[in-house]
Amino acid sequence: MNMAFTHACLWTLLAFVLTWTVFYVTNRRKKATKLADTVAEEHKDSDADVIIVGAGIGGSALAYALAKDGRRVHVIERDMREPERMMGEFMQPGGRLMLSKLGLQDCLEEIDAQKAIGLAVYKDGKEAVAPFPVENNNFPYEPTGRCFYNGRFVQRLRQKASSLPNVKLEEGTVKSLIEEKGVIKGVTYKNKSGEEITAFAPLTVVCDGCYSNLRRSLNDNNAKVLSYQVGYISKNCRLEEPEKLHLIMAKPSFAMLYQISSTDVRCVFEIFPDNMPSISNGEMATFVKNTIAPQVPLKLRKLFLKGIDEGAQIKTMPTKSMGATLSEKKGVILLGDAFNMRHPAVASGMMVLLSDILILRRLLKPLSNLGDANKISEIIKSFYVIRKPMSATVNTIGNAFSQVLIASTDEAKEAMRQGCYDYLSSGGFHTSGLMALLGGMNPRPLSLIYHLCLITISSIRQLLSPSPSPLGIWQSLKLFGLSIQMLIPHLKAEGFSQMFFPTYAAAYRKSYMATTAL
Ligand SMILES: Cc1cc2nc3c(=O)[nH]c(=O)nc-3n(C[C@H](O)[C@H](O)[C@H](O)COP(=O)(O)OP(=O)(O)OC[C@H]3O[C@@H](n4cnc5c(N)ncnc54)[C@H](O)[C@@H]3O)c2cc1C
Repeated sequence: MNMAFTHACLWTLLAFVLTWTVFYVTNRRKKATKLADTVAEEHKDSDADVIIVGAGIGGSALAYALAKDGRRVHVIERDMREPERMMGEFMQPGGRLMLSKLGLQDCLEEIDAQKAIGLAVYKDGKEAVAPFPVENNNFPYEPTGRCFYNGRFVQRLRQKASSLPNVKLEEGTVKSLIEEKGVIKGVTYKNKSGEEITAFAPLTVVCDGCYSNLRRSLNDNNAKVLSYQVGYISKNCRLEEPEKLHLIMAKPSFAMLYQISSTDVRCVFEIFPDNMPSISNGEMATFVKNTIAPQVPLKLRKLFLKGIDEGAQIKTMPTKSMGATLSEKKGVILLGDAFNMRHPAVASGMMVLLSDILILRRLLKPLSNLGDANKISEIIKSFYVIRKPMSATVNTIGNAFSQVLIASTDEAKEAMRQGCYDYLSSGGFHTSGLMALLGGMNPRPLSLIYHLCLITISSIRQLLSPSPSPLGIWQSLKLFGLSIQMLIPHLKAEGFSQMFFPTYAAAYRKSYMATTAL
């Protein structure tokens, strides 16, 4: 009797567990199907697979790349007029390679862009030439850069993107992102007629530039203002050597001249916030004439002063630095200056951005739809690692180079500055190695460390020659400390392992820089 009762209880329990399991599994499946239906329904309702905020360099290039892969892209740009700004005027050879891989190389045509074969560097009355290496077997593209009016290039990119039928490029200002339970579902924007509109898409890309308002709702990353670039254009003139960017190691920092079109020359220099003459009351023009111009070599000075003498408009732009940080939010990607910035002394922001677009495009390509927010989050994490060889190399060199260019009364710092000039002017392997790094032709973090170490060693050798004195030894130790200070915090921020694992750099080159890739 007892046995029979126990059996009955066990069977009842088993039947209960089985029934509950079947009920639970069926219910979960129903819920999942319902959720998938809702997501599909929501995305069916949206006209686009991707919303891109901002049709600057990044937004326009990304729209073209994704639309070429069959995505329906809605780009919202607050001002469709040709931008008139003093940034993004030089495309490195590496950036031109990226453009060609995206099928956008013709955007550098018909804008009167000027070919650049390298740098002419001036310091204390001396001049050195540092060309981009011509014989670099690893770089599968013509090793020259291009200088141009940024606005003309942006308009070409916008035209190219909107020439595709699946790109809707609309004028409007995005006010906010629409978020539900940590997932970005779309944006609210004001169109040209002032109507407030909501637009939905499975993926939103925020590419609203260095003054990004939307970044704040995605992460708490803050840009640090490092200095200001002050510039103007000398019109109707040509440099004696228009195919070189002329870099002057001056005080308080560097000055530059380059042929921005066949008839115009950009003149620009760096200045710091504690010493900013006012533009409006004419102090800046006087500062250019009395302080910067006398440091410009005679052969360039007339052109440098031409713009000022003719009353050219003087502009200032803050130079900023901001490490890349991932957002916790799903369904959204930050890109371009809204995501990552470095000092523009190395003129490489557009190159890093185009490289990022190539990587993202490749990672997103296999997805039949972009509605799986978890999958997109995984892709963003891979993107963050794959981009490192290019982004971390450029960010680190940008940081180091900008600090080296600042004049100082400190002997150790000045020795480093001289060491950098000597290294660039020494010719051969030193010059070509450093120029390949600056030009994005060899984005290898190890190569960057190698060259920075050599610059430090040769600067120390100078401090210790002809024979080591106690002061020389002390300055050398200081210089060594300076280079560590310049590098380590930056390398730490970029991530040692991601930067220096040799296979990452090799994989990057193979996938994104080889002749046959993509
Ligand atoms: C002084 C300076 C000089 C530089 N020089 C160089 C150089 O020579 N070479 C180089 O490679 N890089 C250079 N850079 C960096 C380069 O310019 C940037 O990396 C690049 O322009 C970033 O592109 P982006 O698409 O992120 O932003 P942008 O090209 O600025 O595009 C952002 C777009 O978003 C739009 N937008 C903003 N907010 C909204 C909104 N709410 N709704 C809708 N649209 C919006 C804007 O109107 C704009 O069109 C320089 C930077 C500075 C500061």
